[in-house]
Amino acid sequence: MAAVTPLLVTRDLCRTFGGLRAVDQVSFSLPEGETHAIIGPNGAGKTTFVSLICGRVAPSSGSVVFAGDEISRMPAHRRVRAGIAYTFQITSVFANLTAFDNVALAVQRRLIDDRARGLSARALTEQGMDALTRVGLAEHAGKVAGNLSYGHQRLLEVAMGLALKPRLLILDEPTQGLSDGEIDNFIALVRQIGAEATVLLIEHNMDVVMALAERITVMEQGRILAQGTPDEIRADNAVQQAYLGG
Ligand SMILES: Nc1ncnc2c1ncn2[C@@H]1O[C@H](COP(=O)(O)OP(=O)(O)OP(=O)(O)O)[C@@H](O)[C@H]1O
Repeated sequence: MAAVTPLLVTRDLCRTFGGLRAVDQVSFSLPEGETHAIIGPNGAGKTTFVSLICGRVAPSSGSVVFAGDEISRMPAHRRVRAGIAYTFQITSVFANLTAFDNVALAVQRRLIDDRARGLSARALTEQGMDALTRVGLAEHAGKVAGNLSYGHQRLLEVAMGLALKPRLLILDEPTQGLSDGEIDNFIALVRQIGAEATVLLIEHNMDVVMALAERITVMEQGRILAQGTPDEIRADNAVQQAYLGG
């Protein structure tokens, strides 16, 4: 049987800031369809690592290969077009636009790229509302995004990511600021997304990690400390000591 090509591969990926090695020789492989969590203490390099994947930060050395293509030097907007969508710790919604207009912009971005399908107002409305419904924000469609709660703004960002219909969705601490009830809904949502897309999730809430991740990577000081299934990570002594508090 032919080996399946991973959707994403990084080889010896490095990023330094001054003398600090934020990401240090990280070689990582993500099979298509997997929901994968990255955990690790504050400052471990998790955000920098996913920023290198989506093109917000340029590598000092090493490579990123997505769907078989070398993308290390590709600008971020072209990576979005290639199928990488992401939401980050700092919300990037347009505060003065309504929730609907925010997702409509994301849909538009994709449909403009997809020239064969053209852009119809109906498609825009349907797909925008579909993304809002999936994250549970349909009833807030007409509200100005800046007036939504912080947690709802995070969900709106996820809706914007979904509207891009990505192959790889990167979520950086998506449950920060969500209530317990919203976290439960979020877990259900990511399960649904995970049926269609590959998901890379940075998350501090271990209940969320254990509920969602098929595999986990633990980072510490810019490096991969351990990798495995949730059970393997729970049982790993080095991880216990470094991160899970013994
Ligand atoms: N633009 C930057 N300039 C200088 N140093 C940076 C920059 N971005 C990140 N760093 C440093 O790189 C290291 C890794 O940061 P990073 O944000 O990737 O960690 P993290 O694991 O995502 O942490 P957290 O869980 O707190 O978000 C930290 O020491 C951070 O201060």
